[in-house]
Amino acid sequence: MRRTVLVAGASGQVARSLAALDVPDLRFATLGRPDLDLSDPASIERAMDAHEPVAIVNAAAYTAVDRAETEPDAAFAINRDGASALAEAAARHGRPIVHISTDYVFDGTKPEPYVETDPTGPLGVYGRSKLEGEAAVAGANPAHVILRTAWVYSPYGANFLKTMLRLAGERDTVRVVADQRGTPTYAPDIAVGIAAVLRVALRQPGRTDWRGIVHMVAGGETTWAGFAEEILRGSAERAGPSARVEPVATPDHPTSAKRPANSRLATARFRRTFGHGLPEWQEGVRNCLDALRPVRATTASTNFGGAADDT
Ligand SMILES: NC(=O)C1=CN([C@@H]2O[C@H](COP(=O)(O)OP(=O)(O)OC[C@H]3O[C@@H](n4cnc5c(N)ncnc54)[C@H](O)[C@@H]3O)[C@@H](O)[C@H]2O)C=CC1
Repeated sequence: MRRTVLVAGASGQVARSLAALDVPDLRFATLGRPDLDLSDPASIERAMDAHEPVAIVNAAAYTAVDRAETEPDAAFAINRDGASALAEAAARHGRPIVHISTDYVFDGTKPEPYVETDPTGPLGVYGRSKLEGEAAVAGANPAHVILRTAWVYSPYGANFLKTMLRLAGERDTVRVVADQRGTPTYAPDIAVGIAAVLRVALRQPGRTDWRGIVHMVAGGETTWAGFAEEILRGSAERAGPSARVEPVATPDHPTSAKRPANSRLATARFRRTFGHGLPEWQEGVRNCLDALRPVRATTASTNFGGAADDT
């Protein structure tokens, strides 16, 4: 029998990937606002009672990194206080919570990939709100896993991969930052990783070695420009739009929020604890492009937009 896992953030990239995950042992009930609103504790309680989940996943968040600089209250309300409310509800019901966090808790000055015990130092409001959310979740529910991931993309919603495809349809050259390093991580691969975490947490509730902060990203590393090149090469191979990538330095691409120059996360703890590793990042790009590819064989269209809901 499949056991129900309640997921907050129904329309997000990770939540939709969990909803699409077809596994024999777990069923992901993804709920969005108003049915499950992190800023409405009564809605959390109603969702817990209605679904009686064996575990909770918090895939809901305020993720507008630049906008957060001018909307700190909204970012903290969801990423800290909302996460805390969900973790408290899970604890009251004696259920573990898997909470998703980010590489942006770091300042990016470390020359090597970050391990879980490295000192944090977020550069902006979003990173600070996520970091305080981590502490709030850990304080509210001892049965927690805080999964830090990075550079998330998928066929769903708006993300860097879909932006590159759109820009390639509009222009010959795209200027992309080439001095920030990290690992693009495909949301459906994150969903598989979350299922691996849940299996360990549910099978060994009495053990505690799975608890705490865990870094979970795809294999390998690149820059945003390298990511763009891989996307556009793959798009061209699939007869989709393509463009030349012009690498630029961060100061040539000013944004409201500063980003870490090094976003690389070491995943040894994840692989050791949960017996699973995410595929190389390029494999995710290929899978995402294939998922977005319209039914070219029948329509002879070369436009990737058909399956996308980016606005
Ligand atoms: N997108 C990225 O590049 C990265 C994301 N993350 C983290 O991964 C997690 C999932 O990210 P994505 O799926 O990309 O996010 P997303 O932006 O696609 O989805 C977030 C969802 O949360 C929902 N939400 C916002 N406020 C809510 C509230 N009060 N109650 C209920 N739902 C609410 C939104 O409606 C949206 O559906 C988040 O915790 C995010 O911080 C970590 C690293 C990178």
